[in-house]
Amino acid sequence: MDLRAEALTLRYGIRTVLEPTDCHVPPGTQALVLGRSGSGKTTLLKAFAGLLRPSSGRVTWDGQDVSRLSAPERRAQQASFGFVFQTDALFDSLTVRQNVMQPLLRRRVPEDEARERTDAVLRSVGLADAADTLPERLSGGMKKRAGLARAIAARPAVLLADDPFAGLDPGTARQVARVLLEVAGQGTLLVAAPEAPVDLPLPRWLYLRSGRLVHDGAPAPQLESAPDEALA
Ligand SMILES: Nc1ncnc2c1ncn2[C@@H]1O[C@H](COP(=O)(O)OP(=O)(O)OP(=O)(O)O)[C@@H](O)[C@H]1O
Repeated sequence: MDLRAEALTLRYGIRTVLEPTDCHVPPGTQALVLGRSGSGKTTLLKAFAGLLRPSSGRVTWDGQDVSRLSAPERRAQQASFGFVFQTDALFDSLTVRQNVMQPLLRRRVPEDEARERTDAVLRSVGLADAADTLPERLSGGMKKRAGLARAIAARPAVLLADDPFAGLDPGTARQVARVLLEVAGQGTLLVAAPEAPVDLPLPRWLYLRSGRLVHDGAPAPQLESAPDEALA
């Protein structure tokens, strides 16, 4: 899917959390969305996924203005997105396998195939042994990987991962990075993080500073050490 933000602005009350932003994310893009806490990374990802309504400007999916789609049209198109949220969005009453299978069954994937795909994805994130476990028994890192498995099992055309490395030990972070890269081979990947993750060297950086997209291009490590005023 081709994503575009055109003069996209997000406000909460009188507070502007995303200044007018133009950004084109063609299919197959692999990019990091970087910036300090509160700089607007989650806001930008959610707006791209049609989860937040722009205060002004617009987001387009394959050229269609998302705000002009009917609710059923928008939901149908949102099936192309996988979202790994910062806080895990697992259902407590379902096992890990059931959690991962559920979006597949909702998409009418036959049960046998859904189970096969689920078990393959759980193996790839290192959770094969936890398939029958309830989320409350998982560690934070395992929950994160289960959330990732749930997002990628449906093979989304666009995978949006919000700070997927937060709270992970280096080994688990490497494993999550490897899975994200594998998945990205087939589609668009946008990964938000407070600093560039060493294990995920993506070719494009979108760098946000206080709600402003101050850099959209090749990796620019100098941004991470630049004081705020140098970029204002
Ligand atoms: N529902 C809301 N109501 C009011 N302000 C909000 C809301 N959601 C986010 N914000 C504000 O918008 C700004 C950007 O938030 P956002 O979550 O996009 O930042 P972020 O870069 O993802 O931060 P972090 O790395 O801490 O997750 C923050 O100042 C936040 O307080």
